[in-house]
Amino acid sequence: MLPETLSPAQREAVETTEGPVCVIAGPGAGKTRTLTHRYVYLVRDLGVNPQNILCVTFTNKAAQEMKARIRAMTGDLDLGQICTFHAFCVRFLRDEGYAVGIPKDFVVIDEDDEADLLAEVYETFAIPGNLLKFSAAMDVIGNFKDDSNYVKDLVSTSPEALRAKALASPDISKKVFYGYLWSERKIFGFDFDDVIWTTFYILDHFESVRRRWQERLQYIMVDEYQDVSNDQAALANLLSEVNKNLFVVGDPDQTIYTWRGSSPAIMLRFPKSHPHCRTVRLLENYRSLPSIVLAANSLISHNRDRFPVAGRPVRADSDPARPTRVVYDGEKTEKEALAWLVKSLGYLHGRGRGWEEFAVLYRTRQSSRAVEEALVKAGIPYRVWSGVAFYARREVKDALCYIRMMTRADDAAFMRTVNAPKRGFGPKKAEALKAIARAEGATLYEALLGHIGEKPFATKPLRAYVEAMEKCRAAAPGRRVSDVFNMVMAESGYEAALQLSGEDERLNNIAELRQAIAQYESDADNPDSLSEFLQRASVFAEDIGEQKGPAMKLMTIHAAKGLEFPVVYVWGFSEGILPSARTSTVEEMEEERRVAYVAMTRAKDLLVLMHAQGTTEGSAFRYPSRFFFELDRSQLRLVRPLAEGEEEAAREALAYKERFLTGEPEKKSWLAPGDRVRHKVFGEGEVLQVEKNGAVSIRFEKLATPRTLMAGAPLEKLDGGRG
Ligand SMILES: Nc1ncnc2c1ncn2[C@@H]1O[C@H](COP(=O)(O)OP(=O)(O)OP(=O)(O)O)[C@@H](O)[C@H]1O
Repeated sequence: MLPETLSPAQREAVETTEGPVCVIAGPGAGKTRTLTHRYVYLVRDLGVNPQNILCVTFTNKAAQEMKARIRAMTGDLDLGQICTFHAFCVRFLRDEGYAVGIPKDFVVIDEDDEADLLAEVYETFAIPGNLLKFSAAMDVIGNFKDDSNYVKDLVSTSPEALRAKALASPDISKKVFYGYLWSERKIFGFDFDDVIWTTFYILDHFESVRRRWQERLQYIMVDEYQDVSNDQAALANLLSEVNKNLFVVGDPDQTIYTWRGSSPAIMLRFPKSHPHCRTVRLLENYRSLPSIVLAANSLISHNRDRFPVAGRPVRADSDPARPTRVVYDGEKTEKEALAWLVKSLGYLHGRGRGWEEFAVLYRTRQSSRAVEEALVKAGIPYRVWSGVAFYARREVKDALCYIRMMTRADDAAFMRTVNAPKRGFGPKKAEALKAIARAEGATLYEALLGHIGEKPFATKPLRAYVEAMEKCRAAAPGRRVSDVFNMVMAESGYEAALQLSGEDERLNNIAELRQAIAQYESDADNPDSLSEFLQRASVFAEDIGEQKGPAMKLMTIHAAKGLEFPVVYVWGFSEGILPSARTSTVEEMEEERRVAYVAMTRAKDLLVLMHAQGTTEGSAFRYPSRFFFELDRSQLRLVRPLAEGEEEAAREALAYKERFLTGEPEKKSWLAPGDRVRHKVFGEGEVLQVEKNGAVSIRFEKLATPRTLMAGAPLEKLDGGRG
C-alpha cells in the first residue's frame, strides 16, 4: 500500500513501472522521495526481487541514505544494487572481468592514486614536469580514453609492450598515454574512465554477458539524471534495452557538473529518444517556505536555456510578522560579515534552533577557512561535511610545518617537510638519521645539518633543502610572517611543485592561508611573531573533528546537492566568488546561476545570502553577486539598506564585465591534445592542452618552451597525431 502522502503526480510516477519514464521536477518536489517509494512499491507491492532492480544514485552517501530509507519501510533486504554508476561498473567487472582476463582483485584507482601513477610515468619516461602539468596530462589521457577502443590495449597488451610503445612514441601525448596504461596495467589498476569503458567493452564484445545483464536488470532507475554524462546515459540505455523499464528523475535547472560531462540537454532529450516515454512533471515544492521558492524561481528565470519546472510553494508561512524568509546581508569586510554571522546564529540558537539545523554553504572549499575560525572563536560546534577541515588539509599542514621549521624545527615539522616535495628521503634514510639523532641527543634537523656532507645524506635535493631552510632561518627574525612565509614557500620549492603538478585546489588553499596570515597581521600586536601565528593556527587545528554532539554543517554547494536544512547561510554571495571569477562564457554563467539556485533551494525555513566587500579594510573590492540584482527584491529583506550609489556602481561594473562573456555557446575546439599542427612562423608542433576559451597550448619543435596561442590562431592540422 502506498502512503497517503504522495501527491497524484508522485503516485503516477511511482505506479508507472513499465516502459521508459522521465520525471522532471524542481527542487523540493519530492523526486528522491518518489524514487524511494517506487523502489518499495516494486518490491513490496509487485513482488519484484531487488536483484532485478538497479537504482543509480549520484554519490555513495546518497546510496547509503536511500538504502536506509528503504530499509525503514521494508525491513532487512539485500539492497546491493543501489549504488553509483562507478560502483555498479566495479561490481560488474569483478563478476565479468575474467572474460577479458581481469583478475577479481583488480585495483580501483582514485584521484590521489592517479597523481602517484603519473609521478612514476614522468620519472620512468623522463618527461619534464614543466612541459606538461599533471592536470594537462590527465586531459591528454582523458582524450585518448573517450571511447572503449583503447580498452584492448589496457587489458590484453603486456606491460612490457606498453612500456616499449611509450618509449618508442616520439610525441609527448602518446608517451604519457602509453606510459600511464603501462603503470595501470602493471598493477591491474582501473581508473574512473577505465571502469566504465571496460564495462562497455565487455557488453559490446560478449553477447551472452550483455543479454544476461539486460535480462537480469528488469528495472533501472537513475536519480539526479540531470548530472549524468553521455557515457553513463548510454550505459543505462544499453542495460535497459531488453526490458525497457528505464526510470529517470532530475531537474535540468540543477545541472552543476557540466565540467564532468553532464548537460541539461541529456535530460531534455530523454522523452524524444525513448519511444513511448511517459513524462511526469512534479510542480509542487514541499520543502521551502514561499518566499524562498519565489526568490529562487526569480533567479533561475534568468537562464535562457531551460525547461521551466520551478515549483509552486506548498508550505504556508504561518508568521505574518515576517513577510519574507530570504535575508541579504552585505558588509564592508569579511570580519564584519563573520561577526554578523555569529550574532545571527547565536540569536536563532537562543530562540530554540539546534546547531544541527544550520548549514553554511560556499562555492569553493577554501572559503571554509574564515567561517571555521569564526565558529571556533565563538565556541559554536561545526563539522565540515565535504572533505577535510581547512587546517587539516595536507598542503595547509605542510605549509604550517615549513613555518615551524623557521621556529622550533621540531622532528614532526622536519618529517613533514623534508620529503614534500619529494627529495628522495625514504624510510631507510629516515632510520639512519634517527639513529644519529638519538646517539647525539639532537633533533632530526640538527642531525641532518651536522651530517649533510656524509652518505647517505649528501644528495643534491637534501642539500638544497638544508640550504633553503638555513637561508630562510637566517633571514626570518624581525620580518613579518607573510614575508617569511613567501620566502620559505619559494626557497623550498614547495609552491612551485604544487604549480607543476597542476593541483589548483591545493594552490587555492595556500592562497587562502596567505589570507589567514594577512588577517593575523592586521589584528595582532606582533605581526612578526611566527610563534604567535602558529599558536593561533594550532587552536583552529585542534578543534577539528572534536565535535561529538549536535553541530552545524559546513560544505560546498556541490556537496549540498540533494540535501535540505532548516536554515541555510550562503557564504560569499559576491561577484568573483559566486559567480566564480573564472566564468568566461554565457554557458558557464548559466551553470554558476544553477549553482546559486541549488544553494538557495536547500533552505526550508530561512535563507541568508551573505556578502563582504573585501577581506579586510583596503583589500581588493568586491561587488555583490550579480545574482543578488537578479532576485525579485520583494522576496528579500536587507539587513541594512544599500549605501547610496552602491547599486548603480555595481550594476555599471557588472554590465561592463558582461561584455566580456563570449556570446557564443562554448564550441568544442577543432583541436585536441595530441593533434599535430603547423604554424606559419613557429613550424610544426603538438597540441598539449585546449582551454575552454579555445586557446591552445602547443609544443613547437623549434621553440624551447610551449606556447599558448589564442583561439583562431592560424594553425593547420596535420595527419599523424593521436590515435
Ligand atoms: N507529497 C509530499 N507531502 C509532504 N512532503 C513531501 C511530499 N513529497 C516530498 N515531501 C518532502 O519535501 C522535501 C523534499 O523532498 P525530496 O528531497 O525528495 O525532493 P527532491 O525533489 O529530491 O529535491 P531536490 O531536487 O531539491 O534535491 C522532503 O522533506 C520530503 O519529505
